[in-house]
Amino acid sequence: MSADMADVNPSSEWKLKPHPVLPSGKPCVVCILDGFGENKYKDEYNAVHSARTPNVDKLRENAERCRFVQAHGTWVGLPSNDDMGNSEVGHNAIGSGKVYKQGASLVDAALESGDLFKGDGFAHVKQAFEGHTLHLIGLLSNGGVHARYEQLKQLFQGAYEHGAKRIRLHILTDGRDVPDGSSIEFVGQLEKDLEQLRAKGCDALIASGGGRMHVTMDRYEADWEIVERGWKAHVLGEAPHTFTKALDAVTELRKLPKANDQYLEPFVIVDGEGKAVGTVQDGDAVVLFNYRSDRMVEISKAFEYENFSAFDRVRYPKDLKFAGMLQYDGDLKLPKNYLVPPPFIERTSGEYMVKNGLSIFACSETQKFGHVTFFWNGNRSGYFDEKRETYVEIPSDKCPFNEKPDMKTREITEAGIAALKSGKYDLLRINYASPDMVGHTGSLEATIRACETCDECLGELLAEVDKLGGVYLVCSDHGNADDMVQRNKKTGQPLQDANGVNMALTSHTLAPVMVAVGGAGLKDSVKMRDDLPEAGIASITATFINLCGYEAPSDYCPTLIKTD
Ligand SMILES: O=C(O)[C@H](O)COP(=O)(O)O
Ligand SMILES: [Mn+2]
Ligand SMILES: [Mn+2]
Repeated sequence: MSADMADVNPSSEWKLKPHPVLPSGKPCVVCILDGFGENKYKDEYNAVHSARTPNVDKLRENAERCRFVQAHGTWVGLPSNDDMGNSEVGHNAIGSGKVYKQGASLVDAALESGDLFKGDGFAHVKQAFEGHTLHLIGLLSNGGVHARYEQLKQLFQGAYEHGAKRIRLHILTDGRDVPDGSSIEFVGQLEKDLEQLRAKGCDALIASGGGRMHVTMDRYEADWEIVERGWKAHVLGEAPHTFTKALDAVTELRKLPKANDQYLEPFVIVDGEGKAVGTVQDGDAVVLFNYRSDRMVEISKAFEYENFSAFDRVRYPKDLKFAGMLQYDGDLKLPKNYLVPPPFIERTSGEYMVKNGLSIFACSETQKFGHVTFFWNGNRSGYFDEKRETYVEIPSDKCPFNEKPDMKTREITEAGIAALKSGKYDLLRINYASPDMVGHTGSLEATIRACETCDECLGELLAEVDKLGGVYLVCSDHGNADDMVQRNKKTGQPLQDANGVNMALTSHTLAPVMVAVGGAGLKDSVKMRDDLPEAGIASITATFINLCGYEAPSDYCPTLIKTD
């Protein structure tokens, strides 16, 4: 039992009703195996299936206490069921217990209605259209996790129609949410679409770029040098490689040893005299066109804050008209100006629990720390109540994760077990990042190792829960490790490149994910309900609130368990 709960008296709107059957006061662990889906392809290319996972297998075999729920598309607020889930929308859903229309859907709607070009954010950047340049920076991809090409196209066409005369694109190649090598196709398409704009008299060019994991799109301050490389290329026009054409840049840079879209070297596009065609100057407008926040926060700080010390910006353009596609941090109000309002996520499970006197422990390593805190709490940084909450970040490695596939799974487990033993917490949420982060490297062997280490650590964690008479819920937020190869959609057979080598899949999958409950402290009568065939991950919230001994708020998605 945590700190005395008698000293809290939440107002009626926040009061959680005690569960009629399940007691409170037992430590409850929610463990998220990030990117650990249950894929229909159960073959050697499914790392979850191929890995030795005796602990997960034991959970999976107990059909009365283990089921699968959807973690993609409309189940997590994305436009269509062809959209992969991801950690941001997944942890929003699991933390809030509800499905909110997410960035991708909000931007689609704002473009569809034209509201995007009528809002205050666009009016802010429009001030630069006379006599200055509009710079658009973001992920060039149709992966739909951080950005979508169709939206970018409508953005720069709309900007031209609303008066932009000079537009510069600073593109980050993907190869993570979409197949490696697809950058060639996206750059080719972008060049065609900009050519049409130039034919109408708009001076529109690609000005710089680089691979998303090497240039600009760092998150959780894992490696500011990634952002610095982006600043140099996009703002200062400085990079190790210069080209006169973006297609040449991507084609040639992909020929470098070990090159791929995710980690492509930074480049700057120059004119015939070798002068950068699109540096950011005083009075220019800069718009970040990614809608997802985690990998836009650091570059946003570099553009937004006069006082900034994460790296030497060398030159900070004056009178910049800066905006994000969305506001990327609601607490920091960062950026101040944005084109589309973010989802307003309120009354999340964390806020309910601390208001009802429960104590919370949240832990992951850097790469997923923001997911078990910021995204879990509805895109809010900081604590709801620092007396009742403890957030622990284990610093992630900076090397490619396939080189050290255990990542910090063991260290996270140690921290979780220590927190459990302290007896201070009612709810402990822990995210094992490696199935997802190693899955994104495309290395099947490394991802199998990541899954095996997660399983070993999960066994230790759950054994501690049992020792303490506690309860647990094991789940995931979306698929990734469950499919490590690109497949023929009809036959399911691996697709091969020109050399007959299987083409790795680095992205998430559409697979459902497991939800398993248990623990020495869980009443025998608790079973999975069998009347919710279409449940999604947003039902995990009510489920763990029940395990903590409370009824969930009435408007949360329904619990997955029954206690007859
Ligand atoms: O940002 C990334 O790493 C990927 O695009 C999405 O992965 P995540 O949603 O698991 O973070
Ligand atoms: Mn994830
Ligand atoms: Mn991922």
